[in-house]
Amino acid sequence: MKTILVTGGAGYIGSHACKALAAAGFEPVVFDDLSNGHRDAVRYGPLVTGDVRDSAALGACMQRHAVQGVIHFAGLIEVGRSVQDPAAFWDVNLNGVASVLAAMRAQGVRRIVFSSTAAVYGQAGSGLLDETAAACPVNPYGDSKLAAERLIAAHARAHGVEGVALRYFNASGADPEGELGEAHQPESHLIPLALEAALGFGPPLKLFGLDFPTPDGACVRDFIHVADLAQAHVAALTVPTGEAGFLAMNLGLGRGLSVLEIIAAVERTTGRPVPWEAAPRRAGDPPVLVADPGLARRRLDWSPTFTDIDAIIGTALAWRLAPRFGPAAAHAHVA
Ligand SMILES: NC(=O)c1ccc[n+]([C@@H]2O[C@H](COP(=O)([O-])OP(=O)(O)OC[C@H]3O[C@@H](n4cnc5c(N)ncnc54)[C@H](O)[C@@H]3O)[C@@H](O)[C@H]2O)c1
Ligand SMILES: O=c1ccn([C@@H]2O[C@H](COP(=O)(O)OP(=O)(O)O[C@H]3O[C@H](CO)[C@@H](O)[C@H](O)[C@H]3O)[C@@H](O)[C@H]2O)c(=O)[nH]1
Repeated sequence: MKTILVTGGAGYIGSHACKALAAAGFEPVVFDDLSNGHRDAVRYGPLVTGDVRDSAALGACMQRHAVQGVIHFAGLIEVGRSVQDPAAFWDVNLNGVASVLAAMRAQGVRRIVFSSTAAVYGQAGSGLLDETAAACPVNPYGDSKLAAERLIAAHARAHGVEGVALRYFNASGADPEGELGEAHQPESHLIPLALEAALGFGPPLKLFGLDFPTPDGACVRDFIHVADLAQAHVAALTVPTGEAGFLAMNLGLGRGLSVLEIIAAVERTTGRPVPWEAAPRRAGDPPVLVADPGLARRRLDWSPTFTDIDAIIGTALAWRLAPRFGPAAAHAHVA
């Protein structure tokens, strides 16, 4: 069995990746400071608590568990918050990667799969974005992720690291078997907040901007199921990285849905209206981000199994209504 260090493995996407790794015969060792993760989401291997900026602790963990590869999820994730507090994002997202790379070098670990993002593209255009599109982030979150990608690519050239950057578009849904799901604290993401509003557990959804240059005026995103993202990470551990030693690939469905279309899908899925109110644009939001996922499909032999937004939201709804959320959730009646 190959042991893989999964930084941020107590978080939303990382925990789903650990499940996929375990199913594929790997042992995932989670390294997480639990700042935004959950101890009970670490179910498929050991948990080591620590900060990814602590390279010595990472190195000791790699040595103790005979780690053979790294998947680096740990980081700060909210686009809006990055505009308010850019230094924190540069610190955790860039210094975190530098620390992981230093520990890998010290321990002779070659492969790193990195959580990158559609936010590296910024306002590259309104068509499908492939990896040749200009990387011009429009928020500090995207800046920090692009810089981290470049540092990995430089390590590949200088030190023979093999780096794979997976540029996720919008992660969504929950484990179809109901073991894991999205539980950010506080939650800032569209689908969980729209579900909260529809179920009467949260306030009306604030819709950030109806004056974008899109067909209905709302932002357009590409929502990809978290279990499909997880599966791509397993393939990325062994994909050839070529002469450059570095490969960046989009993970999305290749279909854009506007915030208003997501609200309509949540209404269909729950059978309830989503109370919402118009709010000003959120700083740092590009109008349209939709993937051309062709490269990942070819190189990773990967294809998403969830292609229907109602089915994706259905898994998030099932997770939200599970008894772990308390009696209100268990007794909520949905269509
Ligand atoms: N959610 C999305 O739609 C999305 C899209 C594109 C990229 N990403 C990237 O994917 C990764 C995972 O995102 P997520 O949605 O699962 O987020 P998450 O917040 O659920 O998971 C991140 C995990 O990292 C941990 N962490 C944060 N700072 C740390 C530190 N300094 N040391 C150790 N652990 C630390 C947190 O405790 C958490 O468990 C992030 O790097 C994010 O930028 C997410
Ligand atoms: O209460 C809300 C929350 C979100 N939105 C809008 O919904 C869209 C999606 O927002 P959100 O769910 O917060 O995701 P993003 O800001 O697109 O960012 C996610 O997706 C990016 C990739 O596209 C990742 O890099 C980030 O880590 C991840 O948080 C945006 O237009 C938001 O303005 C609202 O209108 N109201």
